[in-house]
Amino acid sequence: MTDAQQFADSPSTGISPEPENPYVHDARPIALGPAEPGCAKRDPIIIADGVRRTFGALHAVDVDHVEIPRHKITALIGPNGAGKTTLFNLLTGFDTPNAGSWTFDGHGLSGVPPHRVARMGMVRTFQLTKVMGKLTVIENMRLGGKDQPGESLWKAMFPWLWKAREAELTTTADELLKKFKLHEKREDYAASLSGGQRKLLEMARALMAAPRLVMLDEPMAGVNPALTQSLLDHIKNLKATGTTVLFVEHDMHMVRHIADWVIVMAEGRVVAEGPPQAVMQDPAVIDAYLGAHHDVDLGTAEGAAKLEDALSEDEESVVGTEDAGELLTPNEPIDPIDPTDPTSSTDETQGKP
Ligand SMILES: Nc1ncnc2c1ncn2[C@@H]1O[C@H](COP(=O)(O)OP(=O)(O)OP(=O)(O)O)[C@@H](O)[C@H]1O
Repeated sequence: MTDAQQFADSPSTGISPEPENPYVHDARPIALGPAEPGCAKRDPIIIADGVRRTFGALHAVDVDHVEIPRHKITALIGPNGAGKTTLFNLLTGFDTPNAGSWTFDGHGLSGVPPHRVARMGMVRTFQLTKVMGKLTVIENMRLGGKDQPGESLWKAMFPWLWKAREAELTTTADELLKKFKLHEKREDYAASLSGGQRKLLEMARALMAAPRLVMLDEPMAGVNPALTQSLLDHIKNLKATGTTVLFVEHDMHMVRHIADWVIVMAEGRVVAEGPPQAVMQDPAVIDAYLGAHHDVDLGTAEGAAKLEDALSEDEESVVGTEDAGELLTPNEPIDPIDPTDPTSSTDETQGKP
């Protein structure tokens, strides 16, 4: 039984099983044919063709064809510099490709600016969180909503035009803050949150727009283990409510446990695709992604743990060493961790030089 099934199967009463969640219990194949780079999906939400981005002579992204399956959790993995973040930037309009086209839910997105991409239902978070430190948590949340009043100077002049919308946004924001256990921080400045809490805030803010696709760039980087389970649960809940998730992550534990599908990039290209267990045993992946550590079997928990140990000793390592999410300068104080409070966290990376 997969983790996702376990999550959905656990009955809340213990008396009668809850009805099957169609998003969680969909056992139909994701790909139409064999799992191979660029393979067609049964129900793709994103289809990208010939997407290329060069920086000087460097081909940062060189993707012939890739499809992201709808209602699934897809992990985009690969070594440092593989082009994962650049591909995120291109798909969401934060960067412009040299060539290529892509669609989201059948709508062409080439040349569409990021704010319009978000309005269309495709939102993202960043490797380094982009919350507004000088705004409070609730103000940050309201900024994530569609049609938020501050967007129009004209509307701002007539309070009756925006007060009702602001109240609606505040209600939605409060509900999300409760779910993400950030409600007590509602009036705090975002700058005062720990790195892990900022990641939660960024994810909660992304949900203000009621997206159909959420793209998370390294959601686990710099997050204290006390918050890890909470983040994983939020991601699984997204899928259970029919939201598609695409995430970039180096944390193999997360990839193995929550991804339905894994896409592997190396040197700008898609080099493998498939279900997590199969992909992590694929020699092409082991070779491209793991280099010298190809003696470990990533399909097992022991193999993944061994790999992470090996890579923690390796200056060239790609797993579990990201400083992304490091949000404090070395001299800033580190909050004590309250083990009973899942939101009370400091980042593993905090305080590092
Ligand atoms: N603005 C830029 N200018 C020049 N080179 C860039 C720029 N952005 C990215 N690159 C280069 O493009 C390549 C792909 O970078 P990218 O950040 O997309 O990789 P990644 O797979 O996300 O890596 P990581 O896992 O380290 O975040 C890298 O070699 C990087 O140095």
